[in-house]
Amino acid sequence: MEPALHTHQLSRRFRGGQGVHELDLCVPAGAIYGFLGPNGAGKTTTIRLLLGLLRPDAGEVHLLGDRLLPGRQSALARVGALVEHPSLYLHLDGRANLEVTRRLLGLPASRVQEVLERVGLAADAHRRVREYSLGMRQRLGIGLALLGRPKLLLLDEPGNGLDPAGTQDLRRFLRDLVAQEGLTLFLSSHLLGEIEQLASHVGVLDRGRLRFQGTLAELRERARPALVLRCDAPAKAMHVLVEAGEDPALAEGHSLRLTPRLPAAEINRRLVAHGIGVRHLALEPVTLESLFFELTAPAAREVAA
Ligand SMILES: Nc1ncnc2c1ncn2[C@@H]1O[C@H](COP(=O)(O)OP(=O)(O)OP(=O)(O)O)[C@@H](O)[C@H]1O
Repeated sequence: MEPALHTHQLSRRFRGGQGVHELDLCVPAGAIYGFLGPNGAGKTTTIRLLLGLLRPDAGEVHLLGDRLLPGRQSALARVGALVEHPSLYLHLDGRANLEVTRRLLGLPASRVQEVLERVGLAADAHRRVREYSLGMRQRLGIGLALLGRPKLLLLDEPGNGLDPAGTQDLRRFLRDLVAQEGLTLFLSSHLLGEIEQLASHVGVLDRGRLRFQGTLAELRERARPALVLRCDAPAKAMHVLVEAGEDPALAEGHSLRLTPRLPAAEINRRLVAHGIGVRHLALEPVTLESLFFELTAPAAREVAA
């Protein structure tokens, strides 16, 4: 099946070298794609490129099977988006905010009530947006993006500024939205925790480059536990482990660290068979959080090393 969104070698460079470089994004239809990266990685820049709000220096964007070209809006017809904060009229009520955009888009009057119900704001529709919580404002912003019945929804850091309860509500709301409307959701975040419980697919961006793209299960697979062992002959143990097809590294206090291919018991047996006394052997789980850190902070680690 054609992906809902894909880019080919998409690049935009700013003065000073920042920007995004040669992005090959692929968002399968029906996916919840978490676009992760630390602050300044280039997430907003990418989303602006995807929406034609910024011109690429090179590369292509395809949305729902249509190539995005300058001056041609057709590719964006079934795309809804919320980039940064929603632009809302604070002095108007929720319903009036939706009504303004509904008229601009020439949609039937009944669509406002449908969207209010969809985003859970029907009971607060008569209240001024000034009185809305941040979470309610986000939902109203998403409601604006939903008016035109998009098949692809792009949200830039929708969880920004929400407290843990607000984040949980938003997550539940987005999950229901995708299930009930049958759309594809692409959302950015700098917090893995926000994405981890929601996304089916993940792209990890760091300094403008895509460091990982795949399913969440594939990312988890990368986070296989590490084996840490201490023994009385680390150099000899290194040799034995390399011979066994492992890739050990010397870590703190003469311990060895590896992501094992063989079962831990087999590693132990081989070391002992070579006359090496094993004092400590333990599997250390690698959290997704630390993997994310590793994918996005290689420069920091190089400096620290
Ligand atoms: N118009 C511009 N001119 C020059 N540099 C820019 C421009 N827009 C963005 N940048 C730079 O490009 C880099 C990526 O910015 P971007 O806003 O896309 O990152 P981000 O991942 O969305 O970050 P955040 O999570 O902080 O919003 C930053 O270093 C930013 O300063």
